[in-house]
Amino acid sequence: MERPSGGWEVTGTLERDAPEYHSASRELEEVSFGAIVDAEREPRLQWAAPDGLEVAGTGVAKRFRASGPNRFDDLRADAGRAFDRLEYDGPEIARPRAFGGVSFHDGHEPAGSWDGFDAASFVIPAVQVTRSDDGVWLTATAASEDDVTERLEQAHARLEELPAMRPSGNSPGVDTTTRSTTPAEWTEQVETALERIEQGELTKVVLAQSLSATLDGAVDVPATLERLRRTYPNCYRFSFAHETGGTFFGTPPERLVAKRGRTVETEALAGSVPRGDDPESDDEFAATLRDSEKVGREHGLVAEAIREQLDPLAESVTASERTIRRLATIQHLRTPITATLERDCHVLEIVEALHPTPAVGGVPPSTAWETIRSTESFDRGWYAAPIGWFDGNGDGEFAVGIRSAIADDRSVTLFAGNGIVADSDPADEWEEVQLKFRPILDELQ
Ligand SMILES: C=C(O[C@@H]1C=C(C(=O)O)C=C[C@H]1O)C(=O)O
Repeated sequence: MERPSGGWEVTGTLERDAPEYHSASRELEEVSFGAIVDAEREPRLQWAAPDGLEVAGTGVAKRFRASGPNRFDDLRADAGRAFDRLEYDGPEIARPRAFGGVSFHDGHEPAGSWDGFDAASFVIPAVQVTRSDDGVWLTATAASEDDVTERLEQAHARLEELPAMRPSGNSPGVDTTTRSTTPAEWTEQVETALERIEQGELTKVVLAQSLSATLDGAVDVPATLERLRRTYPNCYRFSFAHETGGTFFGTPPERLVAKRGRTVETEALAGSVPRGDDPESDDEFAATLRDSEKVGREHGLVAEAIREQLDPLAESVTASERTIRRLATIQHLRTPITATLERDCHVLEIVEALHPTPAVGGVPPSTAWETIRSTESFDRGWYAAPIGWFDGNGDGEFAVGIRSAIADDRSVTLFAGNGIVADSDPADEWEEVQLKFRPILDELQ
């Protein structure tokens, strides 16, 4: 049997290889992705990477769910079977992809505000709209070619009615806020972590907080993401709304991995200072990032762990020079890291190898997780976990789900954390965490 690029050629004797899913694309006029998400029913999602790929997806052609310690293997096996039986007719850029994420920890239970968010959950959308430099494309995926044709036509007719631009709206306004952690509790938590560090059990742990806001009006997630695009243009943007539960959304500055063939791009992003009020103070803050021994050590731990995790899979791993990543309200120390894989593997293998990096977990990972679990008073759910997409070739891209929140009508819970190492000062760490609430909080109030 031959497998020409773009699809299967099925012979009579190999029926088990008959396509189970069909997918096709057609070009679209410009359409507002926020309007698509607004008009369609759950599940619905948005994904945008800083380099320009932007996707809106709705409905389910195929869903993959997994939990427990084998969640990545199970996902890979399931997705492999589905994509092997998927026949696609269309340009590469608009190919069907599976979008979703995993929880921070594999033992996660989808309950409370995380209702609907499994320990791993990905969807090949029934309707996927892709925007890149190559234009806007509508892709439909279904069980038969006839269903695809019908789905394409119906979706095209619906989308044609939608505007090319959607107002990005106003902030809903914040009525009340409730914190998971008071300043006094935070100080105690950081001091407990520092004791463990002093005793040599732990080198670094990222402790986080949540902040729940009750709003004056309902939150419009697509409009909020659109406003965030303007303030944080070089960040990822995502939102996921399943059939039950709220919408998880965010604007992470941090790439976990982008993989194409044997090329892997990742980064260490750790170490945070505010933006200054003027260019001089801005540069002074940046200089403390570069010069602080504590930040350097903390950052080095992250870069080193990433290198070690990639080593077994890679022919070569290269870390570039440290740079400063300047965002509207915060600056980070960043080390870009690239690797060439020994053999082409699935992006989920790399996600599994990397997550959680010590930028969101700690060193050593198991003691860090145990410290997080015994310290934090809220459920991390999908916060700080891999969020992104993969395709039938096992290529894909994942962000780290930080600068994120879970929204439900008039209430939004935001998450933010910071790395604790020897010499950390609880009050300084508190301030840095507050900076990380700002991207979303500023858009709500
Ligand atoms: C944990 C977060 O951010 C991470 C922690 C950082 C730090 O400790 O300096 C910096 C960037 C992120 O890797 C967050 O935003 O919630």
